[in-house]
Amino acid sequence: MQYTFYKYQGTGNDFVMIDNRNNLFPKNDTKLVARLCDRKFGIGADGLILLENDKDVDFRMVYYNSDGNESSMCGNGGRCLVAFAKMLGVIDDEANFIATDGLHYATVNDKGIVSLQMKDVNSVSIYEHYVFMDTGSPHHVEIVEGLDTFDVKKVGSSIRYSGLYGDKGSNVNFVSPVGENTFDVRTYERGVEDETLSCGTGVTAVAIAMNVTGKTNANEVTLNTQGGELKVSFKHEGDRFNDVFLTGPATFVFKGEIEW
Ligand SMILES: N[C@@H](CCC[C@H](N)C(=O)O)C(=O)O
Repeated sequence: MQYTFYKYQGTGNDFVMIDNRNNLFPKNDTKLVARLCDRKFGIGADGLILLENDKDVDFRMVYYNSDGNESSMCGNGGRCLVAFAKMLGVIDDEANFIATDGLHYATVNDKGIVSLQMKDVNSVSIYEHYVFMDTGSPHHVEIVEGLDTFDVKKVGSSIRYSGLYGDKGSNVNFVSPVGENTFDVRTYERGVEDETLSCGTGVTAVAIAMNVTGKTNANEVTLNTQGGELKVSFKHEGDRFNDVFLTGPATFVFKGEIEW
């Protein structure tokens, strides 16, 4: 079978995009997805995303991690999918789409900046040394010293596989405050099982965690990831956050055909 694929990246979090409006993609073939995402034997990506038809909204998002398993929401992937939908002519400059965590609204401007509404966050668990919440995907957020040289893979993986999060595990974000409303972030991603250059649901969790713990009073927060800058804005009452928007670039990289 020959697949036409498109490669996109959002602040260095990279994805294989497939237009599956014809429903031809074998959605349960975990090995195929993992192989397409493999950086040596395949195209290479942190995840694979299918764009599918939906009768009620502009399109449906189906997200797989690079290990080949379908997973929960991907913020950067959602932003890239909106840019992909625009390129395909499925949408113009705004989108309503459905993903595993529910409905999303997004806008895209002519510079390729995509602003994606994330799900409301109605529950934040605050512990002495970390914060946990679900922003569409589960996220552990922890402030650390020496973020530049921090061993994100080693410590992230030990937290992800620790008893804290059971079999499902969690993504793990390490944070360093650099200004009143600005934070550096590095993320260990579940399903990639490594550090990625950026994680959209992760920086969303970081922005909310920094606000709820009083590290910032701002409701628009700048997050510097290894792959570039993202902004997260929100409204909140206590620890309930709504109108949460994740904003940043989503960029086409290349297109190709792969035989499998
Ligand atoms: N890179 C993503 C997060 C993808 C999901 C995550 N790996 C998981 O399985 O929880 C993002 O930008 O949000």
